[in-house]
Amino acid sequence: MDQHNAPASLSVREQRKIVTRLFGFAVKYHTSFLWASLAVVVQSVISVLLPHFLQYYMDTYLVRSTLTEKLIWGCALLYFLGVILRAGAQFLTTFAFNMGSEYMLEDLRRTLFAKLHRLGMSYFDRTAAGSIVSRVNNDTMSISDFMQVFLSAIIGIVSIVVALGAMFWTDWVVAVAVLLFLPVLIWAIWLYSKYSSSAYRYMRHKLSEINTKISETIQGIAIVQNFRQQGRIQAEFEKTNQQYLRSRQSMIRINSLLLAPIVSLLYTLALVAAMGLLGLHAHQGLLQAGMIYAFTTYVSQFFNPIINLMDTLSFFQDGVVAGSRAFKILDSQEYGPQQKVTKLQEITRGAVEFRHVSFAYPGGPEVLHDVSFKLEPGQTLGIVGPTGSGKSTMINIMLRFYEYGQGQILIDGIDLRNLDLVEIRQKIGLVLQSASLFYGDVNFNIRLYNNEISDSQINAAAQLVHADEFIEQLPKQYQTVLTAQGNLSAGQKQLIAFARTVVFNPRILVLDEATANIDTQTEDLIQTGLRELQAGRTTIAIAHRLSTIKDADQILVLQAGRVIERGTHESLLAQKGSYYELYRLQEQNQS
Ligand SMILES: Nc1ncnc2c1ncn2[C@@H]1O[C@H](COP(=O)(O)OP(=O)(O)OP(=O)(O)O)[C@@H](O)[C@H]1O
Repeated sequence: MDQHNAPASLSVREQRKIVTRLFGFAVKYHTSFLWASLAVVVQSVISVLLPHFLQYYMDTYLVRSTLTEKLIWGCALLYFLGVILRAGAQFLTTFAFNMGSEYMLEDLRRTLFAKLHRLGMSYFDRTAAGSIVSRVNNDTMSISDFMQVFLSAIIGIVSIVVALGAMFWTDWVVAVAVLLFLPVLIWAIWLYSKYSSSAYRYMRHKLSEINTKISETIQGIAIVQNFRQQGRIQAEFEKTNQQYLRSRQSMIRINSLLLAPIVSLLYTLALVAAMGLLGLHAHQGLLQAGMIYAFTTYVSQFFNPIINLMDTLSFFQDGVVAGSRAFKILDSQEYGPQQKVTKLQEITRGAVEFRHVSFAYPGGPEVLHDVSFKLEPGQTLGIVGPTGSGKSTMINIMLRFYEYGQGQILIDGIDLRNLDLVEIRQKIGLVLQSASLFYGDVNFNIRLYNNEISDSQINAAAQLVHADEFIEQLPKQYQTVLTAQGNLSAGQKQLIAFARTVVFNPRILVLDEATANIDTQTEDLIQTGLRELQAGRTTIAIAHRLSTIKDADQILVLQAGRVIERGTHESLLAQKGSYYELYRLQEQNQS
């Protein structure tokens, strides 16, 4: 699984590529970012004008004692207006920028989620669910902080340029002296990005492992408790948690050492140099007090944005790493099987044929060998065989979860690969052994996201499979909220899954040990419903309990991916082969 691979550090080129791609998402919301940038310029210009204004006030009026009361109030009002205008610009900067980045993140999360739906089953076989959650959720959150770096960068660049201009305008010799500290700053930034990239990558990787552990434990909580594994899982979790803690501690060390302290030190040195030089000029009678005040303010306006930028630089590295993880999903090429649809064709009758089909899971050995059968519309096929013989695999390829290698599968005489995937998924109804429920009420769980299905259709479907009896007993009947883990019994969940399939009215029904979780009494109940459901529909049923497929028109016995026997229940019993043995064994166990 990819979350166990050791994370490699990102090269500068890779980092640049990721930032460019993230910009690609941001460009769509350029209006917000343009407003924010404009406001930054206004804010920076006012920040330089205010000390200049004070300088003028001090050197022109204050020193020469030419102030009148009217002038004092006038200047104070003007200064106040400048401050208010700057506050307005600051608000617009933060507001517009953050709005833009939230839109961008929403877009990114949507794109990632949509991509997940396009990926094939093999991707999910390989990737832990927790790791995917981590990428779609935590990583995109980090990209939000990452956008703050750009806000600081925009503010920083504009403020630095404006402050530099003001410094040169005031005293170019001292300005050059301040500028000499810039290469040292750039070196510190370079050093920081070098060390922090791999540290952040490791940290993200550990966070992903924590998510995976949490989600796996919750999904398998019954097994964990039944096997009394809480202690071991806790210890394993603790180990990863400690690694995560250490990775964060090392990040804190890098950040504390290389970020603010270096820049603050340089700022102080530059200020000392500027004051020294300005003092020298003042000594020679070249300077006035107001000018010294203005210049030192410009020096702080030059360094403060750099300090802020350095503070947010840690988010930059974190965001780049998070971006690289999120883009891994977008770049994954593990798509599901591709269809070749030249013209839209419908599945109307429900005839199914497998012609010499062989199949291997990606990178694995062949698990189906030369499987053939033909099923007329409305007929039922039963598939039996020992565990691992390939029964579910036959369904997996028929529903196009995986691409098959050799042979042909035909539905209504049309090659499966030439049918539209939507048509396949709409006309083939699948019920698995354990039903998946989603957080939502009973109605939602039956209609899923199809709002065209009316409540009365839901009621009718539930009645058909006898699910209505227990639904009526629920606290809020069809409005009772169900959870994925289930506040229903396994059999009740299965009845909901049956109703869900009925309501979608498929031509072909696929039941993968669908009645395995249902007790014999309930099974009798739903068998009646199922018989009605099957009427006129083709059914493929995998069953361990042979009694459930006794009436099938055709039964295939699979062993290690091969059909070893085929026929009706009676003819198979008469053959006295594997099926006969299996049947006898089950009969004995029941008596
Ligand atoms: N997603 C997968 N990736 C790789 N190999 C798989 C995958 N699913 C199943 N297999 C392998 O394919 C073979 C057939 O498995 P399949 O699930 O079809 O058996 P089955 O007859 O349905 O078993 P059971 O009765 O236990 O459900 C097994 O050897 C199994 O290990």
